[in-house]
Amino acid sequence: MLKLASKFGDLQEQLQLLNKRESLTQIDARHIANQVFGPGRILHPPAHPPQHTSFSTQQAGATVQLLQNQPANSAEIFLSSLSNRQTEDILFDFKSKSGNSQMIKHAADVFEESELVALCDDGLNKQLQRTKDGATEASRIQELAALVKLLRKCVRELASRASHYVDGCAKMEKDLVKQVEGAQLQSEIAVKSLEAELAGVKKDLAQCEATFKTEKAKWGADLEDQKYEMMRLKRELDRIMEERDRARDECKKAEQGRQQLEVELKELKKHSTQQIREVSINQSEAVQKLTEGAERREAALKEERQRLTKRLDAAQGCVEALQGELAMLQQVHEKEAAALKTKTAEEASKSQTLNQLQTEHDSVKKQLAGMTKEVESLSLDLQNSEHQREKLEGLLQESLLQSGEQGRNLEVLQVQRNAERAIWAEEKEAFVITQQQSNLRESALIDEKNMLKTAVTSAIEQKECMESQMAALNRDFSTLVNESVNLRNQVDFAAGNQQVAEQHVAELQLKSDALSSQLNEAMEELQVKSSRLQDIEGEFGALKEVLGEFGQRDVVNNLLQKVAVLQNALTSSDAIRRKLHNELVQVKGNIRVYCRVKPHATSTIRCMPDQSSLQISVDGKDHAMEFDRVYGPTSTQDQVFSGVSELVQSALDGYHVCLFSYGQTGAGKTYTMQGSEQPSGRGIIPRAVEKILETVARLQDQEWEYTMEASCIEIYNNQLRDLLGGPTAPYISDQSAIKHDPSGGHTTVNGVSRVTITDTNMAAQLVQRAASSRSCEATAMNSVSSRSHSVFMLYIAGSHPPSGTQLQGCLCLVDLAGSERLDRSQAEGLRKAEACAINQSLSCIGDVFAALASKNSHVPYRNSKLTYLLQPCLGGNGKTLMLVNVNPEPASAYESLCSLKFAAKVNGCETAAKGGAKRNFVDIGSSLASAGSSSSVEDAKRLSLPGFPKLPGMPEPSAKRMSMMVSSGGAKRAALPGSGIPQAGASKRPRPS
Ligand SMILES: Nc1ncnc2c1ncn2[C@@H]1O[C@H](COP(=O)(O)OP(=O)(O)OP(=O)(O)O)[C@@H](O)[C@H]1O
Repeated sequence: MLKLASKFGDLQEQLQLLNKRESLTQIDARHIANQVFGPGRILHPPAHPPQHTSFSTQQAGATVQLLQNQPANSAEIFLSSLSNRQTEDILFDFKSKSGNSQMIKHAADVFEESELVALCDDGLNKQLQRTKDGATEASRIQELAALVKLLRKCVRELASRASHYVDGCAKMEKDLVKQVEGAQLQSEIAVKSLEAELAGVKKDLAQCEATFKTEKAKWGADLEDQKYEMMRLKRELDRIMEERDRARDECKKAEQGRQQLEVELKELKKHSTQQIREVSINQSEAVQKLTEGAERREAALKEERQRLTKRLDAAQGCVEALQGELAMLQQVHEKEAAALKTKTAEEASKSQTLNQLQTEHDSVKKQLAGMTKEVESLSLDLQNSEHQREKLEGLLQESLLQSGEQGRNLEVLQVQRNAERAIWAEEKEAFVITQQQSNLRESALIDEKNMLKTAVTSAIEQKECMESQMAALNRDFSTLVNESVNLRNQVDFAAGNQQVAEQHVAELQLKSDALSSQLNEAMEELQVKSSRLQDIEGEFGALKEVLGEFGQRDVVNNLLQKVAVLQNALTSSDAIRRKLHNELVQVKGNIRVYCRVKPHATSTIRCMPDQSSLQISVDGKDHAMEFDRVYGPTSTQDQVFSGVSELVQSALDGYHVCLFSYGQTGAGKTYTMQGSEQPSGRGIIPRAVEKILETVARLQDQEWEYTMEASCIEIYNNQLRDLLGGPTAPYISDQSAIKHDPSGGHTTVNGVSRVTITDTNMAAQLVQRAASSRSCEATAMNSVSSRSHSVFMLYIAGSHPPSGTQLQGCLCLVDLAGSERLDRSQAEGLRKAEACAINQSLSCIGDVFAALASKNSHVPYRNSKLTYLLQPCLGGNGKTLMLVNVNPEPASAYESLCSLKFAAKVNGCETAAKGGAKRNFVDIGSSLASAGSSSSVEDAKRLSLPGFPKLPGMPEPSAKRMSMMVSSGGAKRAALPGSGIPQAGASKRPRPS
């Protein structure tokens, strides 16, 4: 470009030089003539001379002619005014000057001589003054005659020099022309190379743009997916965070509960320990007390016993002493009885005493028996002594009987004994009382002991109860501890999850950043290219200005036109592509069949790598099928749409385009047409509307104006309903509500609203609204089975004011309800009626295709509202694409085979018609036949439309080829009558010379 710029600089200089010379020639010639003969007396050149190079010659000639035609008096005045002037100074020899520039300079010197003019004026004024002063006519006439003579001489001289000058000018002009031609050639070469460069740059730019767009779309889709993924992860993260928070709250609560329980447990433990301690203290105290009391009592009892035993021993000792005494007394009594025997008389008196003693003895005996009885309770040992005592008593009685004296002693002894007995009795009574007391105390102690035992038992029971409570509390505590551990684990797990999610988010962020940076780089690259383009355009603008300054308007115009043409070529590449697609469609036929296989784990369908054939196995038998295109289970919504997008866009060229999805229920028709909410899952309808709006925006640059209106119609049980009319929209059963335009315009339905679409958001909302109003029910085959056909109609009206062209296209996107076998769908009641209506209307489509395939004169469009509504697309001049959806699951193999057979029949008919006179089995044969006449003219006209410009510089054969291709017939574009489409080659656009 720098080289080019320098070349243009040189060119500019050369042109400036040329221009200067030329303009000097023109200006000076005019100027001199004006100076000499006054303004307005010379012929002015036309404002825009058709041949600028001839101007100076003409002008010079005119000047000379004028000079020669001047009246004599003026010439003489002029000559007289030159009287003091060297004529030779004024007139000069052109030939003596070398080079054009010198010649021009001298010419300028001559013609710019102000003194000459001043002298002329002066001479004339003088003559005038002299006339006023009253000079005689004769002298004045003489002077004037001389003046005229001189002037004529001067004029002749001037004329001859002017002719020299003109010759010189002509020569110079020739040189100039040659130079200009050389410069033009150079400039043309330079411009051509510039053009080539520009074309290269623009091609690069277009490629870059295309790459950028696809990349952008891809990145956009990726970005959308990633955004969606990010959003999902964020939601997941939020959910996990919520769960974590909840878990934390629960953990906190549990922790609080645990702490509370711990506190309670501690208190309980403390309390119970205190109670146990108290109880055990009380118990031990009580036991100790009891033990002490018992011990004390035992000791007291022991003491008492010892004391009693001592007393008993003492009593026994006394009894023994008494027994010893008794024995001694018995011995004495024996001695005295022996003495008594001897003293028998004396003993009679004494026998009374003995009786008394005996009575006393009996009473003592009785006392003794009582005492013995009393002693018996104290000790068994006393029994022996009792026996001895009895013996002693027997002995005593004998001794009492034997000895009276001893009776007195006995009485004393008896008194002593009685006293002792009284003491004994007292002691016995005291003992009995003590024993009773001790018994009472013992029983009291036993009671107390029993009481204490009961208290201890209850304390033990209480202790056990507390221990069991404590064990339960311990169990609760360990459960809580386990729960808290679990919760902690959950929290740790959630934290781990959060970390993973955060890592994932960070990775996604990184990816998104990388994508953003790539996008930015691409944007920068685009900006660089754009600025480069702007620079080039600026250079062109500068060149245009420069060339405009130089008066090279033709060149500039030419260049501008070339630039405009290049721009048009750039912007119309899409149109050409579409046009080629149309031609391809025409070559292949106007009905295309694509097949899409739904993903399934076990598949009966095998898609071939050629992307146009498949094999389905039913009951162990393989069936091979072929279609225009086969989309396998892994195909994306984007791929499917890119396969149909060209067809969709041809609605903008004024075609009736119909795209319908056909297939068994649950095979993926709605998914293909409508899609899911995810950006990458959007189906054909939203993408088609978006694509059309994008293209319309681009075509605005080419001064195309489009308006778009949309209708959404549901066909339920062979009744029409406006899906945009809200839930209360009535069902239309009257078929005459459908109105076809006989001139090939839009088909309308009375009672169905048409909404103007201006942007993609609005279109998306509309599509969404229509989708949500559609009748869907769950069946055994599909949880969201469409129970009706839905037809999305986009009415497109385009106009191109510069050419006066008007177009009417229509895009029908049909999501058919699915065919279903009643035994499989298990439809009952209303569902059954719906299924019957669906199958009925589908069989009507089959009938229409069958009639079209066999070229019947009557095609039963009117048999169903669906076929009647789609009539312009199916059988007329429209383009139709049938997308057959199949479910590869083994259970649906038979239904899939039926769908595929039907589609293959349609496809087969179409293929059979290729390339021959029977090319299209659809009722466009007449239009095809007449394509050579009307259609070719019309299509040839399309070549002149801005969308399909005949490119300047385009070699003729290619233009011809385009013309031929278009005129080969096919679907007709609906151009309104009287639209004034210009004839080929008669475009209103300015054509380059
Ligand atoms: N290519 C596919 N990829 C992923 N899922 C799919 C595909 N095709 C269909 N599906 C899923 O299969 C289910 C049924 O699809 P869809 O509702 O589109 O079937 P249909 O042919 O319209 O059925 P009907 O005629 O009963 O309305 C849907 O959940 C859909 O998301």
